Amino acid sequence: MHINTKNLKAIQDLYPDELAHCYGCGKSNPDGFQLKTYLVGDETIAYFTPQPKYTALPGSVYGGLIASILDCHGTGSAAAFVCKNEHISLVDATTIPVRCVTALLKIDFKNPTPMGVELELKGKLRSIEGRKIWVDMTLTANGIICATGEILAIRLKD
Ligand SMILES: CCCCCCCCCC(=O)SCCNC(=O)CCNC(=O)[C@H](O)C(C)(C)COP(=O)(O)OP(=O)(O)OC[C@H]1O[C@@H](n2cnc3c(N)ncnc32)[C@H](O)[C@@H]1OP(=O)(O)O
Repeated sequence: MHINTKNLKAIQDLYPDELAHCYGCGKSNPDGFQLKTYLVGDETIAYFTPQPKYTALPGSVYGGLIASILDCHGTGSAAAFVCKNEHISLVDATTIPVRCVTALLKIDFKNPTPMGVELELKGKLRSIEGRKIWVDMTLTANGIICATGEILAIRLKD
C-alpha cells in the first residue's frame, strides 16, 4: 500500500542548504535522484521509480542504482531515528540537527528488480550505539522483496 506522503516532511528536505547536493538525495542537485525518506511511526519509507537508462539486464534495474538509493534511504533513516530517539520533533522543523554518513553498506540482491514500476524502500532501526546507527532496509517491487540492505551510519560530531 502506497502511503500518502503529501503532508509529511522528507528528511532530506531538512538537510541544510549547504549539505543538500548529494547525488542520491540532495534537494539542490537537479541532476541527482532526489530520494525522499519519510518517518512513519517506527519505520521509514521512500518511493522511487527508476528511469529506463538505469537498466541492467533488459527489464531489470541496475544494482548500483539500487545500492545508491538504499544508501541515501539508510542515512536519512538513521538521522530520523536519532531524532526520534532524542525526542527531536521534525513536525515544525526547517532543518535537521543530525548529520549521518555511511560507513558501511551491505546489499543482498534477492530477486531481479523490475524496471517500470515504483519501488518501495523501508527502513527499521536495529540499534543506536553512541554515534553508530544500524538500519535494516528492504526494497520491494510489486510486493516482492528484491533487495535487502543494512547500513552502519555514523553521526558526525558537531
Ligand atoms: C545533513 C547530512 C547530509 C548527509 C548527506 C547524505 C549522505 C548520503 C550517503 C552517503 O553517500 S555518505 C558518503 C559515503 N561515506 C563517506 O564518505 C564516509 C567516509 N568515512 C568517514 O568520513 C569516516 O570514516 C566516518 C565519518 C564514517 C567515521 O569517522 P570518525 O572519525 O567520525 O569516527 P571513527 O572512525 O572513530 O568511528 C566511529 C565508530 O564507528 C566505527 N566504524 C567506522 N567505520 C566503520 C566501518 N566501516 N565498519 C564498522 N565500524 C566502523 C568505528 O570502529 C567506531 O566504533 P566505536 O565507537 O565502537 O569505536
